[in-house]
Amino acid sequence: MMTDSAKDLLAAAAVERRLGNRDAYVPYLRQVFADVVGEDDTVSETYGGLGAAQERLANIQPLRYGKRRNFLTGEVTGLSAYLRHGVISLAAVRDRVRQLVDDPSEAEALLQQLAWRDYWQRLYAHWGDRLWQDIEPYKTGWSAVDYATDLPAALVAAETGLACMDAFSSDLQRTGYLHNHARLWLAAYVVHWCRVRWQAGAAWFLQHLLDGDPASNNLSWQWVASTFSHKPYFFNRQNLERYSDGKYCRQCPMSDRCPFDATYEELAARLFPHKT
Ligand SMILES: Cc1cc2nc3c(=O)[nH]c(=O)nc-3n(C[C@H](O)[C@H](O)[C@H](O)COP(=O)(O)OP(=O)(O)OC[C@H]3O[C@@H](n4cnc5c(N)ncnc54)[C@H](O)[C@@H]3O)c2cc1C
Repeated sequence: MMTDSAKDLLAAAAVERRLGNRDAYVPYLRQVFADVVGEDDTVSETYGGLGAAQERLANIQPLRYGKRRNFLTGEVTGLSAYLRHGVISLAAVRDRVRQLVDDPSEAEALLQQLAWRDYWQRLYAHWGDRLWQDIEPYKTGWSAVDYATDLPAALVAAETGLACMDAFSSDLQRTGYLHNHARLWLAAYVVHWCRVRWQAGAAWFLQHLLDGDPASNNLSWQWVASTFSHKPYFFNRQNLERYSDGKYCRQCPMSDRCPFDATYEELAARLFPHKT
């Protein structure tokens, strides 16, 4: 049952909502969801609601997106949480993209990502909870039993000593958002370097991502792991350094012992020694 003080906080929050201010919600939510706050008291920097979604939609840049989407500083849309929670539809984003270009092929990169989201949703509707099982065996030379079931505590605490992975872990838990490339790097680190089952990482992401959704999330993890693709996704330092503009490597205490600092051939031999 709601306490009197929670009722007061809710009344204040309702007034603030009409004024378009979310700050009054914070004490209300802290009280009503006290158990959750005990585990995580972070207030996200991301604002919800149709107004925030429309503002982002108005600012999308399909041409720049095509050229720069893989850079952490690239012009991505930041629309995923609004799409995930039905604040805006994929069709509305597609229509806006089409308005901004003369020919749809100019916006191919962005339209393709929207299509991926749609495709994953359709698979989820078809497969349901099967998304939590390996769709296919790993193609890494390891079998599922060779992978640990729990995430390394140091990674969750953002204390691995690797500046990049610690930043991604902390950003995930603090902001509820990671750029797609950071998600790929972090997922590959979990599965291939830490040799942890993708399911542990997927559950961790879903716990924190504001756009967290089993379809896009689990199938992306399975794509990285190779249980839903023909080969594992992994990366090297050069790739991470390039698309992050070197910002992690410059300040990394493990720069001279970087586990990613090798060619793709060397890393494949190291990570997947039994792969034929
Ligand atoms: C390991 C991993 C986990 C992921 N988990 C989720 C998740 O839980 N929820 C989620 O919405 N996305 C997930 N993604 C996909 C993608 O990373 C995010 O959708 C994207 O980073 C969100 O940022 P944005 O809105 O700025 O995307 P943009 O790059 O601006 O893309 C526009 C929209 O297209 C869709 N989209 C973009 N990339 C993908 C993709 N690779 N797969 C499917 N849809 C895509 C999203 O709806 C996104 O909002 C995951 C990717 C990886 C590698």
